[in-house]
Amino acid sequence: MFKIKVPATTANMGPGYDVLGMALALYNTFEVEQTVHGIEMVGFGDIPPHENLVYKSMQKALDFYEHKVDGLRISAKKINVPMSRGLGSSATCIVGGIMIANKLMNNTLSNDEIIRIGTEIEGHPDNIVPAVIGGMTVSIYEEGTVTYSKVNVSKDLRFVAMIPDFTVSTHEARKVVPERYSKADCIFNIGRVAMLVAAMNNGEIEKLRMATEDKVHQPYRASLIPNIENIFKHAKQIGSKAEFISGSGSTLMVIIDKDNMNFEKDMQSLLKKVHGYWQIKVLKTDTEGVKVL
Ligand SMILES: Nc1ncnc2c1ncn2[C@@H]1O[C@H](COP(=O)(O)OP(=O)(O)OP(=O)(O)O)[C@@H](O)[C@H]1O
Ligand SMILES: N[C@@H](CCO)C(=O)O
Repeated sequence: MFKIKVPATTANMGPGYDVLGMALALYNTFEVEQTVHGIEMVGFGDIPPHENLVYKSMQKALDFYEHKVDGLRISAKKINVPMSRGLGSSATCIVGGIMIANKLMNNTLSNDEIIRIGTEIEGHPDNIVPAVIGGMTVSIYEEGTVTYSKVNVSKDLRFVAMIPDFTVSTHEARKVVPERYSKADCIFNIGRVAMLVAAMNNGEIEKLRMATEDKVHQPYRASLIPNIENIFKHAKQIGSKAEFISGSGSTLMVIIDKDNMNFEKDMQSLLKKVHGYWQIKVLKTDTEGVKVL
Protein backbone atom coordinates (compact mmCIF):
# COMPACT_ATOMS: atom_id res chain seq x y z
CA MET A 1 0.00 0.00 0.00
CA PHE A 2 1.21 3.53 -0.70
CA LYS A 3 -0.17 7.07 -0.62
CA ILE A 4 0.30 10.06 -2.90
CA LYS A 5 0.06 13.49 -1.25
CA VAL A 6 -0.34 16.38 -3.71
CA PRO A 7 -0.37 20.10 -2.79
CA ALA A 8 -2.98 22.65 -3.84
CA THR A 9 -1.71 25.38 -6.15
CA THR A 10 -2.57 28.99 -6.86
CA ALA A 11 -2.05 29.77 -10.55
CA ASN A 12 -1.53 33.09 -12.37
CA MET A 13 -0.79 35.06 -9.15
CA GLY A 14 -2.32 38.09 -10.86
CA PRO A 15 -0.44 38.91 -14.09
CA GLY A 16 1.13 35.51 -14.88
CA TYR A 17 -1.74 33.93 -16.80
CA ASP A 18 -0.82 30.30 -17.61
CA VAL A 19 2.78 31.01 -16.50
CA LEU A 20 3.10 31.63 -12.73
CA GLY A 21 1.95 29.30 -9.97
CA MET A 22 2.73 28.36 -6.40
CA ALA A 23 2.21 25.25 -4.27
CA LEU A 24 0.35 25.67 -0.98
CA ALA A 25 0.47 23.65 2.24
CA LEU A 26 -3.00 22.19 1.66
CA TYR A 27 -3.18 18.64 0.31
CA ASN A 28 -5.19 15.90 -1.35
CA THR A 29 -4.08 12.38 -0.47
CA PHE A 30 -4.83 9.29 -2.55
CA GLU A 31 -4.28 5.79 -1.17
CA VAL A 32 -3.42 2.86 -3.44
CA GLU A 33 -3.78 -0.84 -2.60
CA GLN A 34 -3.07 -3.86 -4.79
CA THR A 35 -6.15 -6.10 -5.18
CA VAL A 36 -6.81 -9.35 -7.00
CA HIS A 37 -8.62 -8.05 -10.06
CA GLY A 38 -10.05 -4.85 -11.60
CA ILE A 39 -9.56 -1.17 -10.84
CA GLU A 40 -11.78 0.22 -8.10
CA MET A 41 -12.12 3.95 -7.34
CA VAL A 42 -13.34 4.69 -3.79
CA GLY A 43 -14.48 8.01 -2.30
CA PHE A 44 -14.78 9.99 -5.54
CA GLY A 45 -18.56 10.36 -5.41
CA ASP A 46 -20.57 9.40 -8.47
CA ILE A 47 -17.80 9.96 -11.05
CA PRO A 48 -17.51 6.78 -13.18
CA PRO A 49 -13.89 5.47 -13.30
CA HIS A 50 -13.35 6.25 -17.01
CA GLU A 51 -14.31 9.92 -16.32
CA ASN A 52 -12.25 10.17 -13.13
CA LEU A 53 -9.24 12.46 -13.60
CA VAL A 54 -7.02 10.40 -11.27
CA TYR A 55 -7.85 7.21 -13.18
CA LYS A 56 -7.55 8.85 -16.62
CA SER A 57 -4.18 10.41 -15.78
CA MET A 58 -2.81 7.16 -14.34
CA GLN A 59 -4.00 5.27 -17.42
CA LYS A 60 -2.47 7.82 -19.81
CA ALA A 61 0.95 7.44 -18.17
CA LEU A 62 0.66 3.63 -18.10
CA ASP A 63 -0.45 3.49 -21.76
CA PHE A 64 2.42 5.73 -22.85
CA TYR A 65 4.87 3.20 -21.43
CA GLU A 66 2.69 0.21 -22.46
CA HIS A 67 2.54 -0.94 -18.85
CA LYS A 68 -0.45 -3.08 -17.83
CA VAL A 69 -1.88 -3.25 -14.30
CA ASP A 70 -4.71 -5.29 -12.89
CA GLY A 71 -6.06 -5.33 -9.36
CA LEU A 72 -5.93 -1.86 -7.82
CA ARG A 73 -8.03 0.08 -5.33
CA ILE A 74 -7.51 3.87 -5.43
CA SER A 75 -9.15 5.76 -2.56
CA ALA A 76 -9.61 9.50 -2.13
CA LYS A 77 -8.43 9.56 1.49
CA LYS A 78 -7.95 13.13 2.64
CA ILE A 79 -9.50 15.57 0.19
CA ASN A 80 -8.75 19.07 1.47
CA VAL A 81 -8.49 20.90 -1.85
CA PRO A 82 -11.99 22.08 -2.78
CA MET A 83 -13.13 21.29 -6.32
CA SER A 84 -13.38 24.01 -8.99
CA ARG A 85 -12.38 26.85 -6.64
CA GLY A 86 -9.11 27.92 -8.30
CA LEU A 87 -6.84 25.95 -5.98
CA GLY A 88 -5.64 23.41 -8.51
CA SER A 89 -7.94 20.51 -7.59
CA SER A 90 -7.66 19.16 -11.13
CA ALA A 91 -3.84 19.31 -10.96
CA THR A 92 -3.90 17.29 -7.70
CA CYS A 93 -5.87 14.56 -9.52
CA ILE A 94 -3.67 14.64 -12.63
CA VAL A 95 -0.38 14.63 -10.71
CA GLY A 96 -1.81 12.05 -8.29
CA GLY A 97 -2.77 9.72 -11.16
CA ILE A 98 0.60 10.03 -12.93
CA MET A 99 2.47 9.45 -9.65
CA ILE A 100 0.43 6.28 -9.03
CA ALA A 101 1.46 5.05 -12.50
CA ASN A 102 5.07 6.02 -11.80
CA LYS A 103 5.16 4.06 -8.56
CA LEU A 104 3.61 1.03 -10.32
CA MET A 105 6.36 1.34 -12.95
CA ASN A 106 9.12 1.38 -10.29
CA ASN A 107 9.64 5.18 -10.46
CA THR A 108 10.86 5.25 -14.04
CA LEU A 109 9.51 8.75 -14.78
CA SER A 110 11.62 11.87 -14.21
CA ASN A 111 10.03 15.07 -12.88
CA ASP A 112 10.25 16.51 -16.41
CA GLU A 113 8.32 13.53 -17.78
CA ILE A 114 5.66 13.78 -15.04
CA ILE A 115 5.31 17.49 -15.78
CA ARG A 116 5.12 16.93 -19.55
CA ILE A 117 2.35 14.30 -19.28
CA GLY A 118 0.48 16.35 -16.65
CA THR A 119 0.62 19.53 -18.72
CA GLU A 120 -0.59 17.69 -21.81
CA ILE A 121 -3.66 16.58 -19.81
CA GLU A 122 -4.31 19.95 -18.09
CA GLY A 123 -3.50 22.09 -21.15
CA HIS A 124 -1.40 24.65 -19.25
CA PRO A 125 1.58 24.18 -16.91
CA ASP A 126 1.01 26.75 -14.14
CA ASN A 127 -0.66 24.38 -11.62
CA ILE A 128 1.08 21.16 -12.67
CA VAL A 129 4.68 22.38 -12.27
CA PRO A 130 4.39 23.63 -8.66
CA ALA A 131 2.23 20.62 -7.72
CA VAL A 132 5.14 18.40 -8.81
CA ILE A 133 8.18 20.35 -7.57
CA GLY A 134 6.72 22.71 -4.94
CA GLY A 135 7.39 26.41 -4.42
CA MET A 136 6.61 29.29 -6.77
CA THR A 137 7.36 28.56 -10.41
CA VAL A 138 7.56 30.19 -13.83
CA SER A 139 6.63 27.82 -16.67
CA ILE A 140 6.56 28.04 -20.45
CA TYR A 141 4.72 25.36 -22.45
CA GLU A 142 5.71 25.25 -26.08
CA GLU A 143 5.61 22.50 -28.70
CA GLY A 144 4.91 19.84 -26.07
CA THR A 145 7.83 20.81 -23.85
CA VAL A 146 7.64 22.55 -20.46
CA THR A 147 10.54 24.78 -19.42
CA TYR A 148 10.35 25.88 -15.80
CA SER A 149 12.25 27.68 -13.07
CA LYS A 150 11.72 28.25 -9.33
CA VAL A 151 11.26 31.63 -7.63
CA ASN A 152 12.17 32.29 -3.99
CA VAL A 153 9.27 33.02 -1.66
CA SER A 154 9.91 34.76 1.65
CA LYS A 155 9.13 32.62 4.71
CA ASP A 156 7.57 35.77 6.20
CA LEU A 157 4.64 35.64 3.78
CA ARG A 158 1.31 33.91 4.27
CA PHE A 159 -1.27 33.29 1.55
CA VAL A 160 -4.85 33.79 2.66
CA ALA A 161 -7.32 31.81 0.56
CA MET A 162 -10.89 33.07 0.80
CA ILE A 163 -12.94 30.22 -0.60
CA PRO A 164 -16.62 30.84 -1.43
CA ASP A 165 -19.38 28.27 -1.55
CA PHE A 166 -19.81 28.65 -5.32
CA THR A 167 -17.63 27.05 -8.00
CA VAL A 168 -16.11 28.48 -11.18
CA SER A 169 -15.17 25.92 -13.82
CA THR A 170 -11.80 26.65 -15.42
CA HIS A 171 -13.24 25.65 -18.79
CA GLU A 172 -15.97 28.31 -18.48
CA ALA A 173 -13.65 30.96 -17.01
CA ARG A 174 -11.24 30.58 -19.96
CA LYS A 175 -14.05 31.47 -22.36
CA VAL A 176 -14.36 35.02 -20.94
CA VAL A 177 -10.65 35.79 -21.52
CA PRO A 178 -10.09 37.74 -24.78
CA GLU A 179 -8.10 36.50 -27.78
CA ARG A 180 -6.26 39.81 -28.37
CA TYR A 181 -4.81 42.66 -26.29
CA SER A 182 -3.56 46.17 -26.94
CA LYS A 183 0.18 46.85 -26.86
CA ALA A 184 -0.39 48.94 -23.72
CA ASP A 185 -2.03 46.00 -21.90
CA CYS A 186 0.81 43.65 -22.97
CA ILE A 187 3.43 46.07 -21.63
CA PHE A 188 1.40 46.48 -18.42
CA ASN A 189 1.44 42.71 -17.78
CA ILE A 190 5.02 42.06 -18.94
CA GLY A 191 6.20 44.65 -16.40
CA ARG A 192 4.12 43.14 -13.58
CA VAL A 193 5.23 39.54 -14.19
CA ALA A 194 8.90 40.56 -14.29
CA MET A 195 8.42 42.75 -11.20
CA LEU A 196 6.61 39.97 -9.30
CA VAL A 197 9.43 37.49 -9.91
CA ALA A 198 12.11 40.05 -9.02
CA ALA A 199 10.26 41.33 -5.94
CA MET A 200 9.68 37.78 -4.66
CA ASN A 201 13.31 36.83 -5.25
CA ASN A 202 14.52 39.99 -3.48
CA GLY A 203 11.94 39.89 -0.66
CA GLU A 204 10.59 43.34 -1.67
CA ILE A 205 7.17 42.90 -0.12
CA GLU A 206 6.11 46.53 -0.62
CA LYS A 207 6.23 45.99 -4.42
CA LEU A 208 3.89 42.99 -4.42
CA ARG A 209 0.63 44.95 -4.74
CA MET A 210 1.65 46.65 -7.97
CA ALA A 211 3.36 43.47 -9.17
CA THR A 212 0.15 41.39 -8.87
CA GLU A 213 -1.97 43.78 -10.97
CA ASP A 214 -3.27 42.32 -14.21
CA LYS A 215 -5.04 43.30 -17.44
CA VAL A 216 -5.11 39.88 -19.09
CA HIS A 217 -7.76 37.83 -17.25
CA GLN A 218 -8.87 39.33 -13.94
CA PRO A 219 -10.84 42.31 -15.33
CA TYR A 220 -12.87 39.83 -17.39
CA ARG A 221 -13.32 37.24 -14.64
CA ALA A 222 -14.19 39.66 -11.84
CA SER A 223 -17.86 39.53 -12.85
CA LEU A 224 -17.86 35.78 -12.03
CA ILE A 225 -17.06 36.58 -8.38
CA PRO A 226 -19.66 38.85 -6.75
CA ASN A 227 -18.22 41.19 -4.06
CA ILE A 228 -14.63 40.85 -5.24
CA GLU A 229 -14.02 44.64 -5.07
CA ASN A 230 -15.51 44.93 -1.62
CA ILE A 231 -13.48 42.01 -0.30
CA PHE A 232 -10.17 43.25 -1.77
CA LYS A 233 -10.84 46.78 -0.48
CA HIS A 234 -11.39 45.48 3.03
CA ALA A 235 -8.31 43.23 2.83
CA LYS A 236 -6.18 46.28 1.95
CA GLN A 237 -7.60 48.21 4.91
CA ILE A 238 -6.54 45.47 7.31
CA GLY A 239 -3.03 45.13 5.99
CA SER A 240 -2.91 42.80 3.00
CA LYS A 241 0.14 43.28 0.78
CA ALA A 242 -1.41 42.09 -2.51
CA GLU A 243 -4.67 40.64 -3.80
CA PHE A 244 -5.53 38.45 -6.79
CA ILE A 245 -7.95 35.80 -8.10
CA SER A 246 -6.54 32.34 -7.38
CA GLY A 247 -6.30 30.40 -10.66
CA SER A 248 -9.53 30.84 -12.55
CA GLY A 249 -11.46 31.51 -9.31
CA SER A 250 -13.67 31.38 -7.35
CA THR A 251 -11.13 31.63 -4.50
CA LEU A 252 -9.71 35.09 -3.79
CA MET A 253 -6.11 35.15 -2.56
CA VAL A 254 -4.36 37.81 -0.54
CA ILE A 255 -0.77 37.97 0.64
CA ILE A 256 -0.08 39.03 4.23
CA ASP A 257 2.89 39.28 6.53
CA LYS A 258 3.07 36.30 8.92
CA ASP A 259 2.92 38.72 11.88
CA ASN A 260 -0.50 40.08 10.83
CA MET A 261 -2.20 37.97 13.51
CA ASN A 262 -5.60 39.74 13.39
CA PHE A 263 -6.10 39.45 9.65
CA GLU A 264 -8.02 36.16 9.65
CA LYS A 265 -10.45 37.25 12.39
CA ASP A 266 -11.04 40.71 10.83
CA MET A 267 -11.55 39.25 7.37
CA GLN A 268 -13.95 36.66 8.73
CA SER A 269 -16.13 39.44 10.18
CA LEU A 270 -16.36 41.11 6.77
CA LEU A 271 -17.04 37.84 4.94
CA LYS A 272 -19.93 37.07 7.28
CA LYS A 273 -21.60 40.22 5.94
CA VAL A 274 -21.22 39.39 2.23
CA HIS A 275 -23.54 37.00 0.44
CA GLY A 276 -22.91 33.24 0.81
CA TYR A 277 -20.51 31.23 2.96
CA TRP A 278 -16.79 31.96 2.72
CA GLN A 279 -14.10 29.82 4.30
CA ILE A 280 -10.67 31.29 5.13
CA LYS A 281 -7.41 29.35 5.09
CA VAL A 282 -4.11 31.01 6.01
CA LEU A 283 -1.50 28.95 4.17
CA LYS A 284 2.26 28.63 3.89
CA THR A 285 4.00 27.85 0.62
CA ASP A 286 4.62 24.12 0.06
CA THR A 287 8.26 23.84 -0.94
CA GLU A 288 8.54 20.15 -1.83
CA GLY A 289 5.67 19.26 -4.15
CA VAL A 290 4.10 15.83 -4.55
CA LYS A 291 5.19 13.10 -2.14
CA VAL A 292 4.87 9.31 -2.18
CA LEU A 293 4.28 8.07 1.38
N1 LIG B 1 -11.50 15.29 -5.47
C1 LIG B 1 -11.76 15.10 -6.77
N2 LIG B 1 -12.22 13.93 -7.22
C2 LIG B 1 -12.46 13.73 -8.53
N3 LIG B 1 -12.30 14.67 -9.47
C3 LIG B 1 -11.85 15.86 -9.08
C4 LIG B 1 -11.54 16.15 -7.72
N4 LIG B 1 -11.10 17.41 -7.63
C5 LIG B 1 -11.13 17.90 -8.90
N5 LIG B 1 -11.58 16.99 -9.77
C6 LIG B 1 -11.74 17.15 -11.23
O1 LIG B 1 -11.23 18.43 -11.59
C7 LIG B 1 -12.28 19.26 -12.14
C8 LIG B 1 -12.13 20.68 -11.62
O2 LIG B 1 -11.14 21.29 -12.36
P1 LIG B 1 -11.10 22.87 -12.59
O3 LIG B 1 -9.89 23.11 -13.43
O4 LIG B 1 -12.41 23.37 -13.08
O5 LIG B 1 -10.91 23.46 -11.13
P2 LIG B 1 -9.63 23.65 -10.24
O6 LIG B 1 -8.52 22.78 -10.78
O7 LIG B 1 -10.06 23.43 -8.85
O8 LIG B 1 -9.32 25.18 -10.46
P3 LIG B 1 -8.02 25.95 -11.07
O9 LIG B 1 -7.56 25.15 -12.25
O10 LIG B 1 -8.56 27.30 -11.46
O11 LIG B 1 -7.02 26.01 -9.98
C9 LIG B 1 -13.57 18.60 -11.64
O12 LIG B 1 -14.62 18.86 -12.53
C10 LIG B 1 -13.18 17.12 -11.64
O13 LIG B 1 -13.22 16.60 -12.96
N1 LIG C 1 -4.03 29.63 -15.91
C1 LIG C 1 -5.26 28.92 -15.68
C2 LIG C 1 -5.28 28.42 -14.27
C3 LIG C 1 -6.50 27.64 -13.92
O1 LIG C 1 -6.34 26.30 -14.22
C4 LIG C 1 -6.43 29.86 -15.91
O2 LIG C 1 -6.39 30.96 -15.35
O3 LIG C 1 -7.34 29.52 -16.66
